[in-house]
Amino acid sequence: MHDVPQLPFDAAIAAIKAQVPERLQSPRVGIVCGSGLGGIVNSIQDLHLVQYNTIPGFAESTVPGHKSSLAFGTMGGVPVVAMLGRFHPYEGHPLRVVVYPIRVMARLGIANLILTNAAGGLNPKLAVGTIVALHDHLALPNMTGMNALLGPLTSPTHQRFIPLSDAYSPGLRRLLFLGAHHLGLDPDAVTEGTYAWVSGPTYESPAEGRFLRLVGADVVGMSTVPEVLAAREEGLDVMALSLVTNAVVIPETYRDIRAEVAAELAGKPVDLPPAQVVSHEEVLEIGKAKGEVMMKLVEYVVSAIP
Ligand SMILES: O=P(O)(O)O[C@@H]1C[C@H](O)[C@@H](CO)O1
Ligand SMILES: Nc1nc2[nH]cnc2c(=O)[nH]1
Repeated sequence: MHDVPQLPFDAAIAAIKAQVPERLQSPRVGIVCGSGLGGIVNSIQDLHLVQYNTIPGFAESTVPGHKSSLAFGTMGGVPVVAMLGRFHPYEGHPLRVVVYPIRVMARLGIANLILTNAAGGLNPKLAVGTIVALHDHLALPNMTGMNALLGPLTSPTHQRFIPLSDAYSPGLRRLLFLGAHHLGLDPDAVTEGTYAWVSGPTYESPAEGRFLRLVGADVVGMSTVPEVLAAREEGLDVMALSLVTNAVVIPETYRDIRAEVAAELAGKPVDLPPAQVVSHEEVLEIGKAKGEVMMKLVEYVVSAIP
C-alpha cells in the first residue's frame, strides 16, 4: 500500500508498535468514541493507552469530552483499537488530519470501523437517549467543497470515485439489532436514520434545523462523515451510531415581539415562552448517562463480527 503524500504513516505505526505488546498490535476492529462516549473504553480488557502526542502526524483533540489517546486491548477476546477523542474540522484541523487516524488504524489491519457520535435529534420521533444506526448521510459540506477525499489520490492503488450508496454496512447493522434484542433493550431504544453533517461549531439556527429536517435528515452532528469517507476509501466495513443528546429546536412559529409590545402597551399580560438552547455540557451529560447502552451494543457487535 502506498502512503498519502506528506503523512508519516511508517513513523506512526513504528511509534505505536513500540508502545503496544505484540499480541495487540494488529486489531481487527477500530472504534471512535464520540463526545461523552469515552466510557466505551471501560469494556476494553488488557488495556494499553498510546497518547496522540507520541504518534507522528496525530493532532490533539481540543474538545471537552475527548481525550487524546488510542486505546489498544481486547473486547470479548477480539483485539481492538479505540480512539478516545477525535478531530473535528471546526477545531481548525485540516480534513486530511481529521481522517489520518482512520488511515493509520486501517494500516494496523482493522477491517471494521465502528464510529460513535453525539447528535441533535431533528426527527421528532427520536427521544433523547435513542441510539440511531446511520443508514445514510446528508453532507452539505461534501457537496460544496469540503469533501475529505478532495486532493491528490491517496495512493495509485486507491479508487478515485468512491460510491456511498453502500457506505453503512447492512451486516454490521444486523448484528447491532441482534445485540439490542439479546440485551433486552426497548424496541424504540435503537433505530436507523440519516445523519446530517454540518461543520459546526455553532448549533443549528431554527431555520437550519427546519431545512435539514425537510430534506430528510433525522439527526445532525459535526463529525463522522469525513471518517466514513476515508474508511470506505481504505476498504473498511463501517457502522456509525449516533446518540441523540438533545432535540434540535424547530419552532413552527417565532416569538411575535411586535404583538408582545402591543400587548404590553395595552396593559395586557404577556406569556413568555421558555428559552430552549442546547449546550455542549448537556451533550456530555446525556453521553455519560446513556453511554453504557452504547458501550454494551458496541461490545456485542465486536464480539459477533464473523
Ligand atoms: O465528536 P462528536 O460528533 O460526538 O461531538 C458532537 C458534535 C460536536 O463536536 C459536539 C457538540 O456538542 O458534540
Ligand atoms: N450540529 C449539532 N451537533 C450536535 N452534537 C450534539 N448535539 C448537536 C446538535 O444539536 N447539533
